[in-house]
Amino acid sequence: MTKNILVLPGDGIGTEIMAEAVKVLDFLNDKYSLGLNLEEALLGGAAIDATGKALPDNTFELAKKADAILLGAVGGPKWDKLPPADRPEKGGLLRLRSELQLFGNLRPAILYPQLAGASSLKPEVVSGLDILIVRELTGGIYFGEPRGIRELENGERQGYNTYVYSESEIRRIAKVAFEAAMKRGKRLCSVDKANVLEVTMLWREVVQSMAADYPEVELSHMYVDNAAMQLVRAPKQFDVMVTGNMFGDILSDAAAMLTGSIGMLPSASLDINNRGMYEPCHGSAPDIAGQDKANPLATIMSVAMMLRYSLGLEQPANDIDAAVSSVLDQGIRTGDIYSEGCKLVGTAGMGDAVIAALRAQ
Ligand SMILES: NC(=O)C1=CN([C@@H]2O[C@H](COP(=O)(O)OP(=O)(O)OC[C@H]3O[C@@H](n4cnc5c(N)ncnc54)[C@H](O)[C@@H]3O)[C@@H](O)[C@H]2O)C=CC1
Ligand SMILES: CC(C)CC(=O)C(=O)O
Ligand SMILES: [Mg+2]
Repeated sequence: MTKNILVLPGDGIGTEIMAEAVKVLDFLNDKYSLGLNLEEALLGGAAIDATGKALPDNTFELAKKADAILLGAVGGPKWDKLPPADRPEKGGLLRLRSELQLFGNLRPAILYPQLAGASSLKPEVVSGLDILIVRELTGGIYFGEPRGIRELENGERQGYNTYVYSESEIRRIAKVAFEAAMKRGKRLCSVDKANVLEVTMLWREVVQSMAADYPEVELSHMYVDNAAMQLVRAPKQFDVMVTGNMFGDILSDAAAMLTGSIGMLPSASLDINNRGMYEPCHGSAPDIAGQDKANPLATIMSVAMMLRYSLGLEQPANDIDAAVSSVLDQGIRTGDIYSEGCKLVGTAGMGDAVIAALRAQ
């Protein structure tokens, strides 16, 4: 049966990395006759330029109907002066995540052994690293009301956002995390700021109340400031981490560097039925856009997550994992993960190397 995949390249390096991810998906679609129907649409700044809206109606309709969505990245300086709700990030990406109820964001930070030297930490601190960050994606301070910038009586402007989580939102994401922990190392660390913020006092209470349903999982709690420190001090102490939207956003970028580069971190954003959107954890990287420098591996690995989680296609997903490993074995590197003696390639060169490794399987 045909499955519809919506491809949203977005802005900046989004278009470059997506071209490589689509090459990989097209190859596997042909090889295994997967019956995937790929359709491309506009999101973010590119959509604003073409239609005036960061999430055009046509894109939204296609997104609702798609079996899975592949996204590059959105945003860039060109659109930074627009009102917040119209910008590529809020008006495009966050709105899409929210409308599709993609609350469960899985961000695996896995160090490929070949990249131990590319990590900013010593090889012995990171070797064998395999963490799953489970980030709540449709609530918390990124969505809380009221929010805005208001004028005070003294004429000074004041910016404000609201950090809210309801019990059901916390329970929903905690269940994803407990279940992920059951399939992995059975250790779950919930990250909050429950020494200060009432919203995360409730978060901690609700997560703790669910522990009895998962007696095999060893649950711990950690304040976010300590968690950031522990991630760079001794990251292998973590198996699964669960946290809210903003803390997860920040901690996953930090975890990315442990794996060598933000260009190595894929992600899945899932709804309650595992329908999902798949994207690298990084942004549109305006500083390197259009220069054939971006690492497409996070996006290519997001394709593997899509095949596995939303389409149940384990073999082609395994093929991608093996091809990425083979490319790294061959010493092929983009600039962000380059070390001496390796072969430096650009975005397209890395995509071609993955295709060559797939062909060689
Ligand atoms: N999911 C999304 O669409 C996201 C969008 N953004 C947007 O992206 C724009 C830039 O944001 P930044 O804070 O600079 O974050 P960023 O993740 O785009 O870039 C941070 C740094 O990492 C590097 N980098 C990122 N991806 C890379 C890759 N694949 N290969 C090699 N190097 C890579 C960049 O060159 C830059 O030096 C902003 O407009 C921001 O709002 C940021 C994060 C996520
Ligand atoms: C627009 C941002 C909230 C996206 C981001 O930084 C992320 O999801 O990691
Ligand atoms: Mg982020």
